[in-house]
Amino acid sequence: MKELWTSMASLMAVWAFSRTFLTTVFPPELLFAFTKLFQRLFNCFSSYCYYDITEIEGVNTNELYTAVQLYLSATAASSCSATSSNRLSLTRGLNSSAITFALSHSDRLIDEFNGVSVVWEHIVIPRQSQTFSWRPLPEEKRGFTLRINKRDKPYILEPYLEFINIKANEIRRKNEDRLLHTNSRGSLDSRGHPWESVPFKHPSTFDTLAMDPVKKAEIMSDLRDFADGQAFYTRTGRAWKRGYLLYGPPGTGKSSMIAAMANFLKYDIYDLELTEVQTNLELRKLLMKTSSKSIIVIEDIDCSLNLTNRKENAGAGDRGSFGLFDGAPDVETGGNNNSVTLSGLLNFTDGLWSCCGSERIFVFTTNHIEKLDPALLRSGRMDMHVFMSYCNFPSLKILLKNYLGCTPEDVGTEMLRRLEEVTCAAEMTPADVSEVLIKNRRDKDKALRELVEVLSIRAEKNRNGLRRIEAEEVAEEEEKREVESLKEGGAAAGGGHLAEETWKTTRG
Ligand SMILES: Nc1ncnc2c1ncn2[C@@H]1O[C@H](COP(=O)(O)OP(=O)(O)OP(=O)(O)O)[C@@H](O)[C@H]1O
Ligand SMILES: [Mg+2]
Repeated sequence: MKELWTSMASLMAVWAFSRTFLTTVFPPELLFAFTKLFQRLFNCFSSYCYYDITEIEGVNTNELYTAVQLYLSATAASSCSATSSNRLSLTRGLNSSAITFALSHSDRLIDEFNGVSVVWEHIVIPRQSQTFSWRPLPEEKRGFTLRINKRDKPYILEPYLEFINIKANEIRRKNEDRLLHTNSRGSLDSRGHPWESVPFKHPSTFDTLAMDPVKKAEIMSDLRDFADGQAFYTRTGRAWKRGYLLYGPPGTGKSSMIAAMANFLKYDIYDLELTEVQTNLELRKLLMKTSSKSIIVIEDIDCSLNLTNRKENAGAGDRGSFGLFDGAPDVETGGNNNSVTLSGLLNFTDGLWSCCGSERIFVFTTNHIEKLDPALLRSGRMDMHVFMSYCNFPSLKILLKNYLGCTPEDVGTEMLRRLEEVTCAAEMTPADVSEVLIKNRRDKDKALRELVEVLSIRAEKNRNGLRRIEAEEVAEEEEKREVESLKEGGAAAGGGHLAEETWKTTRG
């Protein structure tokens, strides 16, 4: 034993000496070239292929890396013995409800696919300090290396990666961990991502959403078609994205509808705060960092964007028409780049950049559709315009069911008739109706009585308001008529005077 240790020590000493000798005698470039050559020689004789999957690819997060991470996490969890060490790191991310098993640095995992063994290795290396970078990058470079036997590669690589993607999507859906991302000015997280994320756990669903059932079914079927439409979008040469414009008075459920959409499709939400974005270029970077299967939301678009920018920036020619050259003056030609313009935004929703990423839904909301630039409303720009209206009778029945657990039978025919009479005329938002119901939810009868009362008062007020407006209009009309007739009388008198004058002149 003692001899063994002595020879080990001698070997280490020789190794240390040779290293020092080599680094002193040969310049580092030569050593690097030598190492590369050695690697190539090794690769020629090796019977394996190696594939690197890095976390960040160019400017984008590599979605394959995330997929592999999820897949290996599940594999590592199910068979700890497949890993090179008995130690796995367990994490539960801030935004996740699931425990993740992760390989630590240089850990290996043996996986099997279609009877073929492959080896995964997780590589983490410190990033060299950069002199300049247009965006801060994580301090460490992370990546997976996949080792496959050369003879297995032709028939295993593609199906294996496809299988990993499918599995990762399944795991994602199972965890149902969806995120709500938001941006704030100039803030980047430790990994250089411009979005801050929190778990998205909004309880709104299409079941709880009070709106016309026919319209609701139409929207749900549209969303379903979109999510299942990959083949359709590819076949028709369209970018796989869809735009919805939700408009209506405050409290009619626009934000609730967005949450319901996300819960229905199990998509993440990117809540884009446009007022925090300073330039079109920044906007482009933010949108490039959104993942697929997500809803990109811009609330109150009329307040977020200076819509006059477009007209000011449009300049000559057809730039204002948002064709192929949308946004071109802002970035490509180095034109006005100091603000976010509608043109810059639309370039992502339906311009050239719309194909960047896939399976994305854009939702814009506004309380004042009349304030929006007609270019935004033009057909084909936003695929669906959804008017979120005041509470009508079908919506009211949904709210009664949600808040009081009452079916129409429970409410009774007489009460239903009274509610139906006043609901539309009251022009109350679902938010206002909900307030009355929440307050009295413990006493259904009281809730219904108060609801009828409130609705009736509002309906009466509206009718009075309407009567007053009508009366004002009638008075205005009468006043106009009087002025007209006075003018006519004056003109007739003036005309007579003129005729008299003319006659006098002629005679004179
Ligand atoms: N159609 C609806 N169905 C169910 N609940 C609704 C509906 N509309 C409003 N509510 C209730 O009212 C509250 C406010 O609704 P929400 O924030 O979705 O309105 P909004 O249209 O987005 O308003 P704003 O224009 O002010 O943003 C929600 O918490 C929700 O409970
Ligand atoms: Mg809202």
